[in-house]
Amino acid sequence: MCGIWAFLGLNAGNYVVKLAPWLIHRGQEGVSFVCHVDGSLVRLSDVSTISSTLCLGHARYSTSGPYGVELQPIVLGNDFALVFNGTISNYVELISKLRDFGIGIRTNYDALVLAHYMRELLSRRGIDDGISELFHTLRGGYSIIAIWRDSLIVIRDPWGIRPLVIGSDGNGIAIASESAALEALGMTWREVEPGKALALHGSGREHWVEGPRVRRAYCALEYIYFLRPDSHFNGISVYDARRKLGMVLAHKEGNHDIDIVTPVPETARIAAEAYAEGIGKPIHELIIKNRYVGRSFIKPPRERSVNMYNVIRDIVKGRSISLVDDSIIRGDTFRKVLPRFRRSGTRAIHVRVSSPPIRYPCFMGMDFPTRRELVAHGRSIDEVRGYLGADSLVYLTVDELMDSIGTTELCTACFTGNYPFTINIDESEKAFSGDRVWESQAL
Ligand SMILES: O=P(O)(O)OC[C@H]1O[C@H](OP(=O)(O)OP(=O)(O)O)[C@H](O)[C@@H]1O
Ligand SMILES: NC(=O)CC[C@H](N)C(=O)O
Ligand code: SF4
Ligand SMILES: [Mg+2]
Repeated sequence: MCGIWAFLGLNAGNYVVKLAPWLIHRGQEGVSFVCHVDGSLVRLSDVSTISSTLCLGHARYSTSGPYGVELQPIVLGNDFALVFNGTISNYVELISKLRDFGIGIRTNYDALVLAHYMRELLSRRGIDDGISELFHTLRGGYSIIAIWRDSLIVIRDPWGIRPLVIGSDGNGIAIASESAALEALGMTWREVEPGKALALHGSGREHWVEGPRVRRAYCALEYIYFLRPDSHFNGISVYDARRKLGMVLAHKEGNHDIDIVTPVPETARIAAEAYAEGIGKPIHELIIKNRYVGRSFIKPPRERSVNMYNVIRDIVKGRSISLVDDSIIRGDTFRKVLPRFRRSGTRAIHVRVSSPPIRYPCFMGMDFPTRRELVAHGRSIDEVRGYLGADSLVYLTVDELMDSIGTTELCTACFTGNYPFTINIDESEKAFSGDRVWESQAL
């Protein structure tokens, strides 16, 4: 999941630099910017002192194409730049559409295909019809901020899979993936509605374009893990949602032999606190995560194996501990954490998860595009417990997830295999799990 943001107004470079730290939890591969300067688009890693009234920022967590920061923002010629959060599930189909437009492109990078496709539609059909066609032909989770000639275009997918907010501090207009970023800079904000696109023109005129009306499918994993807890998504506080997830976990607790609850840092803390309150047990930080290494799940594969956890051995020894995490995806975290508890002489290890088992891949903005990498795929809950080496394991159900978040308008595809739109899992696995270092090459 990437972080995207933009500022339209005086000192735009300074604004986008200030917004960056509030969005880098969404992408750790690096941050990059593009600014409109004297009629040209300039791509830079530091724009704080640049004189510009329109800049875009991007923090990348790649789901497609080569890993690394240098691949967004995408700039095409002097008239088009794009930052994008999500995954274009049908990018292979768009490559054929581009071929019909006379553009040959050979890549496995969805954002590059999207950029060429969007620019082509805008230049051939104009802004309104171009965006409308984009809405009708893209499948996936996507929030997009693009510069097209002297206009800024902001788009949120019709399912509402990915978040996007727009706001202001009176000096200009800011757009960002998350509300917390705009609040941090003292701005007021509102969400861009799903299936809506805003075009802000150089003349100061603005207008909206509407996409198709489809069933809303807000990404459940955004609430569970991805968003900052001080953000709101579709009118729901992420903090509240995580507390409720923890409370429901507490209601399900049937084990009375628990001495201490400990969160698996960082994201699980809020759910773990609510769970500990609910079962009336003390909560202690017994897993110490190296705070300088960032999030582990979103790291590129070669960086994932590094251990970043230690435990407070003297306290866990001889005790029965309930470890609360927000999710188990590839199982990397528990594979690192659990043996440390065992070696320290923990009497019993109970794993509690504030979400359901993740059994299906995501092709809409998270980087787990294959069934084989998911620890719960093809395994019962008891088999996952045995595989991880826990004494007990409790997850939430999908109904409990929806009750806790307070809406049924969720994408739950990674739990259920029911995607918001028709998707061929075998084909999609091939499209997204190919060689991720294949060089992009526009012909
Ligand atoms: O089963 P896994 O494949 O390990 O994935 C799930 C884990 O990854 C995430 O933590 P992460 O370290 O990315 O971020 P956090 O510090 O915000 O919890 C998530 O919060 C789980 O702890
Ligand atoms: N996580 C994301 O939003 C990724 C955006 C885009 N698919 C990329 O790989 O750069
Ligand atoms: S499949 Fe899972 S991670 Fe992907 S969009 Fe749906 S809920 Fe989010
Ligand atoms: Mg975590």
